[in-house]
Amino acid sequence: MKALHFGAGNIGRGFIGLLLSRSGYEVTFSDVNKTLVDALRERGEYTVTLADDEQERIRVTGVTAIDGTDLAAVASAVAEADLVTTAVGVNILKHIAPGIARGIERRIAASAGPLHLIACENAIGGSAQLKAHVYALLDEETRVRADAMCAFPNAAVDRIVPIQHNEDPLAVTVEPFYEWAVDASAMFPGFKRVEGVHYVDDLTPYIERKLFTVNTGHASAAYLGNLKGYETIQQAMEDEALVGEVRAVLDETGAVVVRKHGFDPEAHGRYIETILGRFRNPHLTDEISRVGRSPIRKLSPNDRLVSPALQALEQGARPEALAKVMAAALRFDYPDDPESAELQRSLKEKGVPATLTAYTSLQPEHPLHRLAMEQHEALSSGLPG
Ligand SMILES: NC(=O)c1ccc[n+]([C@@H]2O[C@H](COP(=O)([O-])OP(=O)(O)OC[C@H]3O[C@@H](n4cnc5c(N)ncnc54)[C@H](O)[C@@H]3O)[C@@H](O)[C@H]2O)c1
Ligand SMILES: O=P(O)(O)OC[C@@H](O)[C@@H](O)[C@H](O)[C@H](O)CO
Repeated sequence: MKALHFGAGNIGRGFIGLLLSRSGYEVTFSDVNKTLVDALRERGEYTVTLADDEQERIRVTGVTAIDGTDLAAVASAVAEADLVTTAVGVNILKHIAPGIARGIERRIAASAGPLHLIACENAIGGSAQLKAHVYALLDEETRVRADAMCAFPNAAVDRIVPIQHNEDPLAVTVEPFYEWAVDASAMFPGFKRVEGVHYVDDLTPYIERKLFTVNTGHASAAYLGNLKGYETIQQAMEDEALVGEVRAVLDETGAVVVRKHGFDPEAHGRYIETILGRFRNPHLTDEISRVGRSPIRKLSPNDRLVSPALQALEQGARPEALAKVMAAALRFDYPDDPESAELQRSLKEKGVPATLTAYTSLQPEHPLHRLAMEQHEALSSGLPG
């Protein structure tokens, strides 16, 4: 069985590639980073190290790579694959769509077998977004035929993999914890299971619990930690006052997911504590610049801050802790991060209220816009939020 995985980066090598290879797939990575592609082709293997006391090293073998800028090579890999996965970043999905579309056309011409395409990105409906980008490049007849051959099940992936600073460009250190949930209701019958994947009939509770706990908590530690001048999540998590603020955020999102999806409140409380423990992992150094990256994406209406805050408001709560993190996100000033640079430019040119509206889609009279503005003013005046 052949798997084509887009993105030989941290989560691609440290999680998805590892699990696919362990399940017996021959894994081909597609990436635009020449160093990674050349090293994977040359060596055909790499090492994953687990970040705990034992530091177990796992060899991932039987892998190769193709140049993601070579459209013909990508199309031909898609045409031959049994499974396609991605971990490129949700905003990059549109850039990999042309190769996938050409590959699907070739599969249709060759009457190939069924294909699952699973986007492993931090987003609600990541695979559905990939499908929309791909289908926009197909004609109507091909779309109808693709419906019978291609499925795009949504997924939730969880494993913390920081930016790597190893001499070996392929070596990757990951936390031991992992969770990969896939929407089985969108898959063709008789699909080959990937060992370690949790197949579920309704993905929404899983993706919302993950995104609104792990990623909301992570973003909170990053944006609040950035305000206090910390450089890593581990440093921020040593600050008990800051941890208290992160907990307050997770109490707000916890109330939303417990009420909406019926999770047991005590079990959810334990889930939160496990996650805070994962953020503290002393065997990892996870930079705030990575965890806070792409603040415009993180402030967008369907992402980890605004979506749970809107749902909290609908449930009658006042999500002040989330609003403070939204305000703190506006202070994430990392010129090397294109979204941070754009956000800072907008703040200078349009001011805070209009910038908040532009990136959150919240009108100034919206209660969440008001809450975030109150928190922003409190931050600016140095008062506690
Ligand atoms: N790192 C984590 O802890 C983690 C955990 C869960 C989910 N995720 C999600 O996984 C995705 C990837 O994150 P990451 O941390 O591995 O990032 P990363 O930057 O380490 O990896 C992304 C890879 O995609 C490659 N890429 C960019 N454009 C491409 C293209 N057109 N074709 C093929 N490859 C391309 C990049 O060169 C890079 O190697 C993101 O959506 C992220 O939210 C990350
Ligand atoms: O990848 P992002 O930018 O959506 O979010 C940054 C981190 O919160 C994220 O990568 C986590 O480490 C990961 O989602 C853990 O499963």
